Amino acid sequence: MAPIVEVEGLQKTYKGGFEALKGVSLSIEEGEILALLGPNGAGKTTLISALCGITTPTGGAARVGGHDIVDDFRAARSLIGLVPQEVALEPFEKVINTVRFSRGLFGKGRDEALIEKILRQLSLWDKRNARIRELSGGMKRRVLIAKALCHEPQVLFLDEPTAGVDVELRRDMWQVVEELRESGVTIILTTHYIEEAEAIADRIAVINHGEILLVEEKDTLIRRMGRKTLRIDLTTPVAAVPKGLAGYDLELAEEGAALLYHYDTQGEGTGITRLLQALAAEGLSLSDIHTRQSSLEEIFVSLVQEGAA
Ligand SMILES: Nc1ncnc2c1ncn2[C@@H]1O[C@H](COP(=O)(O)OP(=O)(O)OP(=O)(O)O)[C@@H](O)[C@H]1O
Repeated sequence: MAPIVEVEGLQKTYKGGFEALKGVSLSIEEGEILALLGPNGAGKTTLISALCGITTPTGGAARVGGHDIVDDFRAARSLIGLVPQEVALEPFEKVINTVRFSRGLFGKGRDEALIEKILRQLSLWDKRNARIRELSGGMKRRVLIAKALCHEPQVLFLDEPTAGVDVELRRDMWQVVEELRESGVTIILTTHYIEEAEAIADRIAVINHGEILLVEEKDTLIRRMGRKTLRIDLTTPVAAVPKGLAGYDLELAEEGAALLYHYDTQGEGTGITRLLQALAAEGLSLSDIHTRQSSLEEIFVSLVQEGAA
């Protein structure tokens, strides 16, 4: 099956010469949730804006549902829902009218049953007659999602959906995103919260300085990073890793006062019990042990730093 979003060598050079996208290529499969991670200024919003026709790319091409985003803009755009980063809603308008109006903007006829379904899905039905200004920040974000969904898009872009919202609401939003995916919508979200990507994405793309550094299945990435380090503090420092421990992936640290043991959390058994027995057999005594997990956050930071080097 062809990907629903295909991006090939997409470039955006702003007036003044700044290259915000330097040939981005990416394929997004129907029904997946892709998280686009990147530091401030990486090009996330520019990429989304180009795909949604808000900004015109200066090179490369992209298609949504097979429609070119420039030559066949209307057809491509009709398949897309966009939830922008900033809440821009008419404060005195009623929730339901705001959503109806958005549908009208896409030239779609009235469909009250659909609007009711969307408002119910987003737990906004009870608030349908409330004015926007009476809503909490989290509800306003839900209204933005309702607006983005009301013309029945197949692809939904969420630009920082949970920026500045509290933990509880963030979890609610994740639930909403999962439900949308279950209803068949493909979702691309940008986020600064690595745990958000960890919680809901199927695949993770990392972008920095206008270039995609990595696109990988989340589970593979986490497995790849699922390494832990056990630090063993020795009572008496050693000059080298004792020969009897050569079979273990050990590293000398703290000038011989500690040993670092790297192991895979996803593997069968960690080997720690055997290692501790081997240490005792070598006559080494321990003053302390600690473990440290490498996280998605660390991989992300190191990728971004490598890119900057
Ligand atoms: N209209 C513009 N004219 C010139 N430069 C721009 C314009 N819009 C964005 N840029 C620059 O392009 C780069 C990418 O910006 P973009 O908004 O895509 O980043 P982002 O990854 O979404 O960042 P953030 O996480 O801060 O939202 C930034 O350096 C930004 O200053």
